[in-house]
Amino acid sequence: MSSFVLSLDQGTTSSRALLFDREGNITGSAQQEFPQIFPRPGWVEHDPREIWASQLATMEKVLGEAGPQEVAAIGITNQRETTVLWDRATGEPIHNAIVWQDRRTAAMIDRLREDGMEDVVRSRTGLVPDPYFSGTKLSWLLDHVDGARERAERGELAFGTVDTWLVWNLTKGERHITDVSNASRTMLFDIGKLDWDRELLDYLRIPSAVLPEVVSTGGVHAEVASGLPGAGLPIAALAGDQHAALFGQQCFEQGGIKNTYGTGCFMLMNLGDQLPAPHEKLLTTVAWQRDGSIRYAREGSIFVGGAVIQWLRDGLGILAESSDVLPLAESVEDSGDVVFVPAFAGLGAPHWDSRARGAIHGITRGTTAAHIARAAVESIAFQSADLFDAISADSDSPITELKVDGGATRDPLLLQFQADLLQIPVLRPKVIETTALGAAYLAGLAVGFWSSTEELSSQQRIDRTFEPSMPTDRARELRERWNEAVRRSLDWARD
Ligand SMILES: Nc1ncnc2c1ncn2[C@@H]1O[C@H](COP(=O)(O)OP(=O)(O)O)[C@@H](O)[C@H]1O
Ligand SMILES: O=P(O)(O)OC[C@H](O)CO
Repeated sequence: MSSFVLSLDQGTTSSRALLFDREGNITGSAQQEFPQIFPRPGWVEHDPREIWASQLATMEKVLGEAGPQEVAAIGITNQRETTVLWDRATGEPIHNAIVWQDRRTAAMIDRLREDGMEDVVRSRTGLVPDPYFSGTKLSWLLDHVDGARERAERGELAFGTVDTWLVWNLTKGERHITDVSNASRTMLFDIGKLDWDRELLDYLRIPSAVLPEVVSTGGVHAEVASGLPGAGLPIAALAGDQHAALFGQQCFEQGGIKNTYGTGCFMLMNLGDQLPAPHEKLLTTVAWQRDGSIRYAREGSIFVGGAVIQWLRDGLGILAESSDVLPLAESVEDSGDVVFVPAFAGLGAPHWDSRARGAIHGITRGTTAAHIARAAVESIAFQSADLFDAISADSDSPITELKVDGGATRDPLLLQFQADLLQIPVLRPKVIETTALGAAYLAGLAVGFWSSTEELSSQQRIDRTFEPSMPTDRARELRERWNEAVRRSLDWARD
């Protein structure tokens, strides 16, 4: 009998492979960062070959240690919206992947609004029109790569989000599929009908021939091709990373809510099995489809979360390692009234301003790197508090605690400040790799490694609860200051 489920977690900054045992413990892992490409201000790309190579290397390492015969199934979870277009004959990408944070299609979104398509986007896809999603990125590739549109019409090219790209490579081109959670993020998918939307495809001039087949989130849809590590293993789940994290946090029922602090921050609340009406400021998305049933979620998305810490390290050069942010930020008592709005890629929910840009407010002669580091950490919590307010207002019952996960939740200062701003407890689980855990759960349930979600409930283990300790008035004052800083950062970029 197999002992493990393997998760492949393809994130914005790194690829990871993690093995989970029956109790949901991590028993093996490998991680590889890969380069971020910033060709112009506001543009963000990845080399799809590096995505695949790094994912393959981590998978090979983990399977080398455990032995593939010990693995029941593979679950894939991935950064969403990132858009890859490749040649079906050679499997070679025709351009770098355009990453979810990329803003190059802002003018296309303006045009879409002027053309009266906003309501179509909102009502069919559940999304707020924004360059964030794959639709305009794919259209841009078809317009800007020589001959791409004609080749796409002839059926020579394949489009995919990162799940699709990984499955294509894992099956050596046998399977061209995506799941409903990833499809929900393309701005081309009708989340009520669970099918591609003809009107949006026509509007963006996207030929159907490039599209993958849409499958459920949990279910055996492919197997690893021979000659690859883990050959023959079933690929039993595909899920967008935030959807997987919601599942990994065991938010199986309506009202379940979590916030993941990775490169960006994403707060999702389970809305149950009925298609909800669109929301003005938040996204509506398919959470997952499994066992013949569907769940929807409301989502608030922040484009720069943990990425602001990476920017302190790689852009500003004031940290050697991400973890150095804690001692630096803790070396001062507060941010010295410095407020950092990290709108490097515009602002997502609830502002939706693709022309907002980053700003550090309140710098004086006495400001040090430590104040800026502290303000950067705080900015992650301020943005998440804005999401929390929007999601709470949409919730039937008061939200009394927040489950959190993701790489940046290693930082206790961040989580304490989060609890202070929200004035509710913040719960960090023992396994902060909840995205990978969720993909493992989805895949393990699909192959009978676990029998039901009830069996998983004993696996919820809290590492630490952060209780609010700041006076309510102070929290309110800080949030007002933050709102003022955001206001001053809006509508900055010029085309
Ligand atoms: N000790 C730390 N303190 C604060 N942030 C951290 C720490 N370690 C990692 N991070 C941040 O967490 C993010 C990575 O989290 P992860 O969940 O791996 O993201 P992704 O899946 O988007 O690649 C990075 O942006 C990094 O800056
Ligand atoms: O790479 P992450 O974990 O920050 O997730 C990226 C999101 O899926 C983008 O929507």
